[in-house]
Parts: sequence; structure tokens; C-alpha cells
Amino acid sequence: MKREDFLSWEQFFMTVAKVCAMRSKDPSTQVGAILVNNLNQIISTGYNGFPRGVDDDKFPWSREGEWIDTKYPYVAHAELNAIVSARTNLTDCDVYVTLFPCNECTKIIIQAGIKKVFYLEDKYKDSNEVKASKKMLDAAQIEYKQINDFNVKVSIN
Ligand SMILES: Nc1ccn([C@H]2C[C@H](O)[C@@H](COP(=O)(O)O)O2)c(=O)n1
Ligand SMILES: [Zn+2]
Repeated sequence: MKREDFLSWEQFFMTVAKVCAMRSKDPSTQVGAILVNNLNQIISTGYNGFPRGVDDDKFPWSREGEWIDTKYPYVAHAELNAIVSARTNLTDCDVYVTLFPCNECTKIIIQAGIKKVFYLEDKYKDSNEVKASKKMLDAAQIEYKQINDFNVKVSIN
């Protein structure tokens, strides 16, 4: 008899996105994103970090202070990194991301032709950035779905 407790596609892809987030060096929020095509193939992965050549030992990781002295001007978001790393057309791909996309990533998601956004956390839902994201996704008729029953535990020896 076949196993019944296998991971669903949604659980599997979100687990991979969570593992990608573990690559992030951001001390406060680690985000992972993956792109999946309509054959359930993973096309690309990304996590939040500084761009290539921007030394993450020299640039700031702080959240507070003068904007130029914080991480915000420098960090490349997980979704952006997944999209620019893809080596194929992204029309009709889905994105799995561990945190709801900001407005800047949402513009890129829309322009890339991505069909659906699966996300885990929405901790900045009251921010104008996320409100703007949802307005744009609604206008562009791109579905977004929160993975609610995510209770996958991964332990690798
Ligand atoms: N969808 C998102 C949202 C945020 N990020 C990145 C950008 C920062 O590295 C971090 C947020 O930092 P916080 O303000 O929570 O200290 O997460 C992303 O990659 N994708
Ligand atoms: Zn973003």
C-alpha cells in the first residue's frame, strides 16, 4: 500500500523555500523564494542578501538609524534574486515565498508573468508596502494564497 503521509506539492515547495531562507545572513528576517513551472519543476531559488560583490561583512545589517546606514538600501529580496537567477521564461510560473512580497518585488513578479503567489507569513500586512502589493496583485488578477496548515518538520542527519 502506498504511503499516505507524503508532502503535498504546496508543502514540498514551501519547505524548499524555507530551506532557501536558511541561506540568508539577515539577522532579523530570513526569506526564501522559489519559482515553479506548470510541470512542478523548480526553475529557480533565492533568498535575501546583498548583491554579488557587496561584502556582507562590510555593509550594515541594522534595521535602524540613517537609511543609508541600514540594510534596506542594499539588500536584494528573495523574490528578486529568484527571478533574476531564472534562466527561462517565467510566464505562468508560480512563486513560493516565505513572506508576503513587498511592493517592489510585486512589480517584478507581475512583469515576469508569474501566475500565482503562495506565501507563508504576512507579518507586515499592515504596512503600506504590503497593502500596495495586494492592490497591484488584485488589479493584475494574480492570485495569492497563504499556506495555512504548514507544519512540516525537516530533520536531516
Ligand atoms: N517579501 C520579502 C520581504 C522582505 N524581504 C527581506 C528584506 C530584508 O532583508 C528582510 C526584512 O527585514 P526586516 O525589516 O524584517 O528586519 O527581508 C524579502 O526578501 N522578501
Ligand atoms: Zn521585496
